Amino acid sequence: MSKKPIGGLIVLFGATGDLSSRMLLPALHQLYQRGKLSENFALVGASRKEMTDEEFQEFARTSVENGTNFEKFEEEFFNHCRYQTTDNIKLEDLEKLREKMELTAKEFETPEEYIYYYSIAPELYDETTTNLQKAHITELSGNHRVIVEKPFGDSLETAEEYHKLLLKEFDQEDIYFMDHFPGMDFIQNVLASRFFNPLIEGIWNNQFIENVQISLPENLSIGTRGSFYEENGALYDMFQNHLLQILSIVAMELPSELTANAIHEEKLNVLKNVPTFTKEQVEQKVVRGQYKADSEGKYNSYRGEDHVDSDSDTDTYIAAELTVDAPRWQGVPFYVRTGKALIEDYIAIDVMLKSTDAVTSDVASRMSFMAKPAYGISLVLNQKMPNNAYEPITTFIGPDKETFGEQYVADPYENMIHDALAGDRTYFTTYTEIKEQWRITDSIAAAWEEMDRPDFPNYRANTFGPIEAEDLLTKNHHEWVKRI
Ligand SMILES: NC(=O)C1=CN([C@@H]2O[C@H](COP(=O)(O)OP(=O)(O)OC[C@H]3O[C@@H](n4cnc5c(N)ncnc54)[C@H](OP(=O)(O)O)[C@@H]3O)[C@@H](O)[C@H]2O)C=CC1
Ligand SMILES: O=C1O[C@H](COP(=O)(O)O)[C@@H](O)[C@H](O)[C@H]1O
Repeated sequence: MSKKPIGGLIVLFGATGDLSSRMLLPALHQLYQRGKLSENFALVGASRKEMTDEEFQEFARTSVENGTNFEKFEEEFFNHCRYQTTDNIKLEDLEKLREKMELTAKEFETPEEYIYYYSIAPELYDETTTNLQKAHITELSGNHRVIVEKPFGDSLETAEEYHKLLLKEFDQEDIYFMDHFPGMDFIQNVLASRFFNPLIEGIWNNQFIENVQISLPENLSIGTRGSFYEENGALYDMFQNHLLQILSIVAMELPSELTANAIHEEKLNVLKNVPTFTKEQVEQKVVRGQYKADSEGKYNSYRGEDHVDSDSDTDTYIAAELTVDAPRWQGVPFYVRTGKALIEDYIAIDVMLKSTDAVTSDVASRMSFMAKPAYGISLVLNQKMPNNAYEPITTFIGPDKETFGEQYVADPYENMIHDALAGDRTYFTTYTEIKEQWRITDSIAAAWEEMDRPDFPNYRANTFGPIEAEDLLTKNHHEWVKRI
């Protein structure tokens, strides 16, 4: 979808926080620099920290410089940034915020499109929303949309509570549930490639596919996010949202048209067809892990990180085998995995193709969709070794550097923020999807509650993760793709 220059006023709650500084401000700067935000765009940052507009602009400059895709500053962007010191629980602060918004909107002649980006802890949603209403901010003439981050709640029950709170002030269609992974081009490429190539759509089923692997291994450790991570672990931070969203896109039936409603409907069908786990299934099909220090002194142990309990049971790794109860996927396991402080660092969907008895190659054919380290599709195919009998030689094709080498691949937050301003919900998660994601996730969490205390830490940092994650596949005669 081409992204036209667009205007509007974004109020960034939590402007001084980690997400804002690492992701959101750099993404907004890139959008402006690439001409995707018009001169009628403005940003008002809001947090408790005392700052002037100029100090916030300096903060934004540092964030942009350290962010993804940075090459050079677009100074004009910073002129469109304003700041209002705001404690969201104080009504008088929100009243001052309203004045700032009105002044800013007037100065930049922004269209009547307001986005409230809640880059704040969910515990603040209630008072923030109530005070937006009490300060008459949401009464300003125009469209008012709110973006909320993942994980939305920490169970189906809390998600329902937060959802009800938001619905007091925002219409359902004005609540944008952010999960930045569907905003990544490589995932949208799965859908597009099936549409563009009957060959790919032709093999997208259990007749040709042996298993699917969705892998998001990360080198990064927990760093400064100890307190957030202690509450969430890999299950809530990555599985509940990113991994299940990717699964829903990979496994969906191809909709008749690529519209938001049609895509959402098919994604929801997939999630509904992922069974709730029983405790026995969790024992057999879900592996959790926590890292310990590596031998080179590059990584601390998780339990030794700041704001982490020295006896913590929090999972920093999860791998699971899921199934999708649909005729297309009968007998096809979907393996998902993610973890911190691992030796690998990439984002990939590996579609492992079936082999025939005649094939003697040890390497299975596969089609991979990647975002990191390179963008594009790659193929592993077995060909005939020249001058030889029918002996296979394994060849690796792609990703296509000629096509994509110079291509700018936007950060997903760029795509998603632009879409929200444009009122395009296609790649945002719907609340019905979130509910299914919690149903699946809650069943794992409930089983973990009942199971014996995990034997943590159970993997060394800078390795592939817990050995049990290997066993998860070998019992089915499969193995994880390894890229190093
Ligand atoms: N960080 C990340 O990579 C990701 C984060 N998220 C989600 O994004 C949200 C924000 O996360 P993150 O940026 O990491 O959190 P941080 O703790 O880094 O930032 C929280 C922000 O909220 C502000 N804040 C706290 N209390 C108040 C208050 N009473 N009134 C107004 N502002 C307040 C803080 O600023 P101040 O102290 O100045 O008020 C700060 O700007 C969370 O929901 C998280 O789950 C989702 C995906 C990734
Ligand atoms: O939402 C999150 O995602 C990041 C991984 O996303 P990426 O775009 O940086 O690859 C993860 O590191 C973080 O823990 C999680 O909160």
